[in-house]
Amino acid sequence: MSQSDVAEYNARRAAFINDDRALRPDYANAAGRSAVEIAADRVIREIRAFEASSIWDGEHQNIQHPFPGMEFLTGGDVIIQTRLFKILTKMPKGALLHAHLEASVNAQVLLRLALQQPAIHVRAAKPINAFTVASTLPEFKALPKDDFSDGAGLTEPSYVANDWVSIRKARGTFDQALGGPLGFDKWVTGALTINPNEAYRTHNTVPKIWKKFQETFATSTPLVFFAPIWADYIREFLITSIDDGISYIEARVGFLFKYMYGPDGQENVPHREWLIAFDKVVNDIKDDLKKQGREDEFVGARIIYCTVRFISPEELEWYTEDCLTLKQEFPHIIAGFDLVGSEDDLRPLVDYIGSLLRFQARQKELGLDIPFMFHAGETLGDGTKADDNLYDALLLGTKRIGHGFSLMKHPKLVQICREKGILIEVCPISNEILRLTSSMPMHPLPSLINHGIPVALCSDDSAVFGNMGLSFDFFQVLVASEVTGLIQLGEMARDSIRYSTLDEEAKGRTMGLWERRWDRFVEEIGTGM
Ligand SMILES: O=c1[nH]cnc2c1ncn2[C@@H]1O[C@H](CO)[C@@H](O)[C@H]1O
Repeated sequence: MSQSDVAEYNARRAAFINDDRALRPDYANAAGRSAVEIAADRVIREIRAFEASSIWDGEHQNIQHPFPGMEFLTGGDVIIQTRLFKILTKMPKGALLHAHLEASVNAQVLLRLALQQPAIHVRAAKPINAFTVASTLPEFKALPKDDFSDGAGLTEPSYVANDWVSIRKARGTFDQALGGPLGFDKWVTGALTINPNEAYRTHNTVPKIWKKFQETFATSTPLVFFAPIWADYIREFLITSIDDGISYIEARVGFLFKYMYGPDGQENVPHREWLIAFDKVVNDIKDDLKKQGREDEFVGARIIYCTVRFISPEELEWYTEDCLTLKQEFPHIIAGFDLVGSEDDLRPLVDYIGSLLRFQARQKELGLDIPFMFHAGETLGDGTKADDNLYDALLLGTKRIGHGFSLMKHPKLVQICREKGILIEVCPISNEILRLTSSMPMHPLPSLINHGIPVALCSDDSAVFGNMGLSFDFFQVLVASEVTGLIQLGEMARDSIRYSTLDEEAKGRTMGLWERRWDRFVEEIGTGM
């Protein structure tokens, strides 16, 4: 073959690759790219390549076969040693669009908040000892003052199964043989989180890990939905997020229980009070940031109203009416509506069509707009009820899709999402820990990006998975593809703002603030951050 034949082939090859990549947001928007941004992207690629061999190919204690994008619960200790991760912690992330509020605060921190509350009590279905500690869950509850109880500790010989003990007493008396108070902390935080042994060995399938996942909510719910903890909890979540470079949040909140526990230990705090507390925390944080000259870092937080897919269609009507009432009183807080829970196990969206259509008609009647933001296709299924939820989510006009893990199996739906601009809230670490993918290189995210579908990266349940903020999710995505670079991460951050429910004015302002932070960030990378 002549040299010109090879040169001609190579030119066709380059054009071919370019055509393929042209759909990606990082290519499609190339015109507006600054030289500084392009240089920073190159620096990040160099660091990534260097660390792929210097760190990920190296030996690590207790970590067999490390690789970039490996299982998060095993690889986390390596991730935090990388320069790439340190850089990503400083990245302005844009908006966090998919996070379950009640699973968003580090387990140790939640435990600390609970220990400050004399009303919080704990019990166990069996006395706790070396044989039962691993398989018995703590159950928490806020009690009224008259019922406060300081009887035998959970590990003491006289403990009677299912007797309530104040949390402080339970911790203080926890058997030294089980680690004493620190052993208590370990027991509780173990019940609030998923550990690598569970995710990758004992519960290494979607149904098995969901069982453990549900248990974490059973343990945390009585603590989080206790009014004296609620406000502090929200505050912790927002501060951690802001410190990680997140400037706006649409948090999913479960309104399944009609009341949370009040300071008097009675279940008597209605939904509107939850929102009043949420609003106050958001405003307090904004005031604090302003005093520190940091007001540009945070524009606010709103709530996506959620209930769970095990309720009946009739029960759903109570929740949709409740959501309408809350939207009327707090239009600035209610951002959307969703139904949560395991799609593989629970009712499909199609079961609720009557109630959901009625909800839309009622919004019209009342002049309200509460977009659907449905979880759909969070499954390995192909043609199962969970996979079919994608059809209903789109037919119902969902504004965004939570997870959409199975979306790529549906060419028509891919086309609709691209053409109509329906963003997929992709939760990479959640999908891996909940066993939809064994590691990031197997995740469909690059397919979504390559097909030009808008995507925002999200943390989902950071308290359970340990992926606080968004830096870990951005990291996993960045190291698992040769094509995806810093510029694409920036595009996902832009999309998170673009597809938020902020009104046009607020969106423009938020985007402007983000672009300024992004300019500073890419400049710092270029000058060797
Ligand atoms: O990734 C998820 N998919 C579906 N449901 C979820 C996910 N993460 C949390 N929840 C559900 O949300 C409720 C707490 O708000 C819990 O019921 C939990 O099962």
